[in-house]
Amino acid sequence: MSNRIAILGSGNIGLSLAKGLIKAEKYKPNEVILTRRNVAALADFAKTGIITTSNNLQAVSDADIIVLAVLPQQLNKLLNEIKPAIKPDKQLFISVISGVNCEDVRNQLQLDVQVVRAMPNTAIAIGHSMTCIGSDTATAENIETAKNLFDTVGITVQINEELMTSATALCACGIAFFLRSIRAASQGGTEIGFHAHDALKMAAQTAKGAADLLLQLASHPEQEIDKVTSPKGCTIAGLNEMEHYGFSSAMIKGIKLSAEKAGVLYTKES
Ligand SMILES: NC(=O)C1=CN([C@@H]2O[C@H](COP(=O)(O)OP(=O)(O)OC[C@H]3O[C@@H](n4cnc5c(N)ncnc54)[C@H](O)[C@@H]3O)[C@@H](O)[C@H]2O)C=CC1
Ligand SMILES: O=C(O)[C@@H]1CCC=N1
Repeated sequence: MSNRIAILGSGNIGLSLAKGLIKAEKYKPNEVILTRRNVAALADFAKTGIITTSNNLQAVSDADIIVLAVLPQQLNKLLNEIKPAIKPDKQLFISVISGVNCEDVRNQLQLDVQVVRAMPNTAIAIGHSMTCIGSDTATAENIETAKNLFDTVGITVQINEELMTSATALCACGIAFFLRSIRAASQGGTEIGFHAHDALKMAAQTAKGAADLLLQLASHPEQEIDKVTSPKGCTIAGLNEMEHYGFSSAMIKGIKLSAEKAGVLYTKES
């Protein structure tokens, strides 16, 4: 058995995954195969020793783990293309594609392949992803293999496959929501006197501190907020003003809409 991983569809998340796996030394560069239709766009990765190609069929032949990382609407064409190279008993498919069930992959291929879904976010490039793992019929060993892989590039949690669209909204889209919050905080910071680059750094480090308080102390946001809000103070004044404008409500509604949308991204007939 080879020790090679093929990432089919090397765009934003595929390349972030490749960077993270190399950084974590999970794979050597020559054990990673990246495919993309426009292979010239992968020239910088090829220079590092990673195998880059537009030949999906060859990539599948040469790998034991195959990551599906194209857009939902590009999946069926890709699966039809790679089907002749698949060895169902010897390979594990990991799909990071939103809105596509393991069963959808097997149905399109008409093969009983082992499929595990993983929902990472772009922080995977620096080893800080929150990745949700789920499957229906994959063996415990294959789920563990997928989990071990993503454990090297962040934190993983195993969930029921039915919750994958919710995980997409909260964690994969979520990184954009938190980035926008940090951007908004920095814009406020600039309005009250800081140069933009200083305001952004200050806002980002403050957000990191808030997240670390919760993760390291296993504490609840309101418990930490209570420590900041002095009676008649400026924190509660700002916080309540934000809530009057719908801060929490906007985040909740956005996450709900993203989850709904994540569930309808894939058309089986496409
Ligand atoms: N961007 C993100 O933060 C996350 C994305 N996802 C999922 O990952 C998938 C990819 O998303 P992105 O990377 O953002 O999209 P993207 O559009 O940046 O990447 C897709 C890549 O696949 C390539 N491609 C398309 N058809 C191909 C084929 N037949 N052979 C080889 N390459 C092909 C495209 O040229 C493109 O480079 C989507 O299904 C998305 O739902 C999941 C978690 C996070
Ligand atoms: O926006 C999207 O559809 C993809 C899925 C999760 C993150 N990006």
